[in-house]
Amino acid sequence: MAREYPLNKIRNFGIAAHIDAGKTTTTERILYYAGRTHKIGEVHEGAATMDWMEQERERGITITSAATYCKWQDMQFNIIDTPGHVDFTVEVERSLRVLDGAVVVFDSGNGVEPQSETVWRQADKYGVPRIVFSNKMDKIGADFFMVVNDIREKLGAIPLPIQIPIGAESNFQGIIDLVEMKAYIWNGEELGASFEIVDVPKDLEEKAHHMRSEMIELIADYDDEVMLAFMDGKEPTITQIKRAIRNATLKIKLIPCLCGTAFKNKGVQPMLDAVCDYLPSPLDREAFNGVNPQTGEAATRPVEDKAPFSALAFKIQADPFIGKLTYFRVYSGTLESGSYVYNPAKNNRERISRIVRMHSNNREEVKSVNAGDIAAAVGLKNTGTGDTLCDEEHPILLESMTFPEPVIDVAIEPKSKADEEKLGVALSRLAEEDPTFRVRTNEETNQTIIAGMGELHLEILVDRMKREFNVQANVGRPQVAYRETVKKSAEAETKYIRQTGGRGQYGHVVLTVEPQEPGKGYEFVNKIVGGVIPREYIPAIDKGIKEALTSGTLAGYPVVDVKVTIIDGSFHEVDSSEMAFKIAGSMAFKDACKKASPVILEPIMKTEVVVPEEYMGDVIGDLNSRRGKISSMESKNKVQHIKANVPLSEMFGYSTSLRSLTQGRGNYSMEPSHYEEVPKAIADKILEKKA
Ligand SMILES: Nc1nc2c(ncn2[C@@H]2O[C@H](COP(=O)(O)OP(=O)(O)OP(=O)(O)O)[C@@H](O)[C@H]2O)c(=O)[nH]1
Repeated sequence: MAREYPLNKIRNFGIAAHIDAGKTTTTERILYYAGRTHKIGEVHEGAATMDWMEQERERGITITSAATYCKWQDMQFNIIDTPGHVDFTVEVERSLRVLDGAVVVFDSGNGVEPQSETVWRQADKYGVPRIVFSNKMDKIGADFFMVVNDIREKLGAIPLPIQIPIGAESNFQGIIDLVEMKAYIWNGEELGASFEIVDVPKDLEEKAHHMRSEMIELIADYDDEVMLAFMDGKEPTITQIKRAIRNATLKIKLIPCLCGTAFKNKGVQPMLDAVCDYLPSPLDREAFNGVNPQTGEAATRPVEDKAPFSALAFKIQADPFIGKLTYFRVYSGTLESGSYVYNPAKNNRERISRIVRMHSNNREEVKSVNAGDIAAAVGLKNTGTGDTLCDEEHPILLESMTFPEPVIDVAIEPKSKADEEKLGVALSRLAEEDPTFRVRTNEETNQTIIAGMGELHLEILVDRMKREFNVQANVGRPQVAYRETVKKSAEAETKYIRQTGGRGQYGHVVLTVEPQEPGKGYEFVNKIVGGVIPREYIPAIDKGIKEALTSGTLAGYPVVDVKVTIIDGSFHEVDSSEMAFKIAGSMAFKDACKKASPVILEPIMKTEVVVPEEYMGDVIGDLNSRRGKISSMESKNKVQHIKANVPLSEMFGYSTSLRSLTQGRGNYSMEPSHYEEVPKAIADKILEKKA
């Protein structure tokens, strides 16, 4: 099907930021101004279009990222509104992987907050160009230039203010566009849909000219004509200025900064114009790299409809009406409903029965999608988050995405026999949707353990289990999700032989286990030569090891960051089977782990505590007693910002102690940072408890 918009008229972008900065409110305005909705749904009234889950509406927060699309000027926008709460970071990660650009929203009263830093680093990781919208200019204490400063100091990026505010707090009236040197004034009413464009107010002329010169100086490096004009002391044209800003933004050298208040309906339309002018179209992103799954050689695809089809599945969502929805981003080629796609990671083909475009949780069926589009497919059974979908004749494996390890465990127990069956279904569906939600069985206690990114994350999942799957279950207390790994290399050999009359069992595996860099996960290497174990048994060994990984040899916690190499073994013509090799693989792995200095790892939380100065000493003393390592301290307006890395196990109940230490005047936030080896004395205690 012919495409409705040429590729250079498409903008795939996300709206991301710290919790409560106003992402959802901003998205609601976008949809209203773009004529997509006829009524603004307010977050605090539980009516936001994009926050469609019941739990989102009740709590006024975004939990799942919602996709939508709309038209602005002559362009098509595909927008993803992402959650701000750290527990749902997976949604931000997968969205940034497939989006071309991002609007990062800050709270003008709070500046760059810890979670905004995290989002910023995620966008850096995937090379996503971005612009900043400094929201809540109507709030007491709102200061656009503080946000600009924070971007430079806390994020180490170079901010490029392309607007300045007219007034602030309750007197915020609009903005001056430094590119065109015009003032945009909103006079209230009509939900901000209309505004006046007038000359720059006299009292702000000098400031605007000064800021504009600074802007031109910064962007001159990114366009020859602007540079020439700048050197000759002449005015570059508006087209030249816009081109220079665009070049610098696409290279992520400068960050255009804009401001407004979504809630009071000011500043959103110019921000959308900036999305058109400065954020990338699918054509502007680097060629989408991957590898040829057959040869392992590097492969790329041009962003063209005529090229072979390639897409990345980035989100799975169980839909009560039409079954499983698989969201995907098309990088090259076209896809028609009813056709087949190839999944190289799983080596299978699947039929796309229908293709839909999503507007929040509503669907619009389409016959086909083209390069650059974001849509969802119905009918895929075996495709998981991060899998590539492509043309079988021209296979490619696109770069996937990485997800953090969950940090909190909770035991869950069905209330009745009927609940037990439903629980199994619910858990596997939810785990399929969310790669940071894991389920395992503790081998010793036979308990089902669910693991997630935080207490809120697990609370929402348990709530969904009750509402969507009708499962009644008892939920235990949250516990730290420890992990196990090994510190040195070791070898082990297992011969699994059973003779039970008739056909026996024979599997013989020799393998080594060695530590991997933190975060690298599990790697399986087959170094067997000369067919001592036939090829068809190798996947069974891998499977056996993967099962063994779920329960470590020290204390039964999942094993991470190990590389396993199969180096030798043997088989029996009659008695060998996949089952025998699976068991042998699992046993050899466990044996090798025991010899390879296994250790327990614990999650470390990046913590920021904000307290009035007089409580600083007590708060630091307390953090030290919790094994915290202070990484920085900064004083702002008599308020101390203390950053520290603290083990999660020491942070349970922290809000209560902070409250009593500071008479309720302290605040803190924390998010998972990394895993570290548990000190010996603590490891002994954990083992003692397990024994
Ligand atoms: N004063 C003021 N309040 C705002 C503005 N924009 C949003 N808010 C309010 O701030 C709160 C949070 O807004 P949301 O849009 O839900 O923020 P969010 O970033 O989507 O939040 P999460 O998705 O939960 O991370 C709501 O109560 C909004 O009404 C603004 O421009 N000014």
